[in-house]
Amino acid sequence: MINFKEMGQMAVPQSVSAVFSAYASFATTMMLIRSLTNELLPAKFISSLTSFYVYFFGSISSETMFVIDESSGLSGNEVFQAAEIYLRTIISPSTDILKVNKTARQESITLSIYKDQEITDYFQNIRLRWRLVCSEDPHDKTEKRHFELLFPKKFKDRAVDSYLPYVLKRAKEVEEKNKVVKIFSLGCAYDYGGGTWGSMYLDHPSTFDTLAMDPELKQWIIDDLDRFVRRRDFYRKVGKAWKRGYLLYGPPGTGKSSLIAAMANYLKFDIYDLDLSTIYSNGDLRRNLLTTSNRSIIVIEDIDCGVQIQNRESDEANGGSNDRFTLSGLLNFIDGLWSSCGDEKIIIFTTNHKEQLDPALLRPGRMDVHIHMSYCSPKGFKVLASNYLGEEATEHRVYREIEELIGDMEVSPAEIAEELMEGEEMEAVLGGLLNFLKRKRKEQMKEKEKEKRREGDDKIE
Ligand SMILES: Nc1ncnc2c1ncn2[C@@H]1O[C@H](COP(=O)(O)OP(=O)(O)OP(=O)(O)O)[C@@H](O)[C@H]1O
Ligand SMILES: [Mg+2]
Repeated sequence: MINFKEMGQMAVPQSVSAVFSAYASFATTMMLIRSLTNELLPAKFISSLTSFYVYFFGSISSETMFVIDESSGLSGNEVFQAAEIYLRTIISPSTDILKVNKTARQESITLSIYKDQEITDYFQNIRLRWRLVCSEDPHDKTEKRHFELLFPKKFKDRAVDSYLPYVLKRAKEVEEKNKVVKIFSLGCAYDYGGGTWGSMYLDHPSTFDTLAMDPELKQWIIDDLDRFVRRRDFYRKVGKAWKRGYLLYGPPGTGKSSLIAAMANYLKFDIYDLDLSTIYSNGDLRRNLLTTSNRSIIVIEDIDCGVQIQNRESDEANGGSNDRFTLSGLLNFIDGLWSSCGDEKIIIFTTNHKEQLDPALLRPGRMDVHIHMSYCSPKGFKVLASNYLGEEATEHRVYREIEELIGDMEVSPAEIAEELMEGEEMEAVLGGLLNFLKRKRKEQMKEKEKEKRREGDDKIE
């Protein structure tokens, strides 16, 4: 007699173990094939094989696999970049091989996933496995990398709708925290065609705390930057490109470049320092601007004298036949189509001579904010004195006298900063600054007298 119960008990485990062992040996074979093919076959073939594997094996397994390539078309794949950062935060002691890294600017060592290693993550009780897979492109011999993310099939929607957005968000937070701001400039000036951006770390210590400027204006700028960063949806809603333009103007040494560095350090945005004298054509300008990354500050210093920009009229008279770099090319970028090819961009122009700028640049709406960086004020001096000499400098007996002189003359923060660097003894440094200011004021008074006399002479004539 057949014992159905017994047969059932026997049959089920047998068939499960049979399927499981077939599954396991299939998986092992596929792993073996994959490592062999990585060595022997072209990358394209490997990728078709992977697709076949995913299609065939995925359909019989209870797991879904996401393949996340490092690059997608010309640009990088943000999911890959985010995964790389995120996985560093969940590395477990059970991982066998890890990559260890530390650059001069990093405070601590970072551990990251190594090729073919697996990291397990848990999210809302779902177990997810990440694996980094590397292969060499046989054509250009570059390394191609992708992540494989495996998880139970039934959680596919949750992986897309909740888990991956969570990974992106966490990576962004980590990146913000650890980001070291970089400054990019264009390659060699003789590199016809614009060259490419080369970068180095922006090692500028300027922050809003160290900037000597009118405290209300300073706070206004900070609030303006905060508002700009917050308003992504607003810019989308009103159909405007998410960018903001600042024109910083004022005499030399009043802190225009320092303010740019303070803004970059505050927002943790990279700086693209665009030297107009290295730009030969509008096409050149477009190409270079298009390759700047999001969340960055594009800086054009000394816009008045960097290059002889033709004005719009003569450009148009030219019929635009040659593609020389023109003011209209630049303006086109600022408020035209190109500006919408990127998000969260700040554009800053600086000049010592606002009055010499082409009126097209000053027209309302072109640069959103005009900021006047002026000579040092008594309030500005307080920031400088505390920074360079410490709070107690403001209690010093000559402090008041210096403050009064500064309020009554034209002296740049750079000149004062230079005097404050002169020594370590507060007494001597403040004494030296006082003498310097007295001398300078005398010269300025003399100059004013001369000017008055000249004006008087002109009238008599
Ligand atoms: N407002 C300021 N607050 C603090 N330090 C300042 C300020 N302005 C100038 N300095 C000091 O002077 C140096 C030169 O200033 P900065 O390069 O920012 O001036 P600038 O306005 O960009 O001048 P230029 O018009 O010549 O480019 C800075 O490195 C800093 O040490
Ligand atoms: Mg400057």
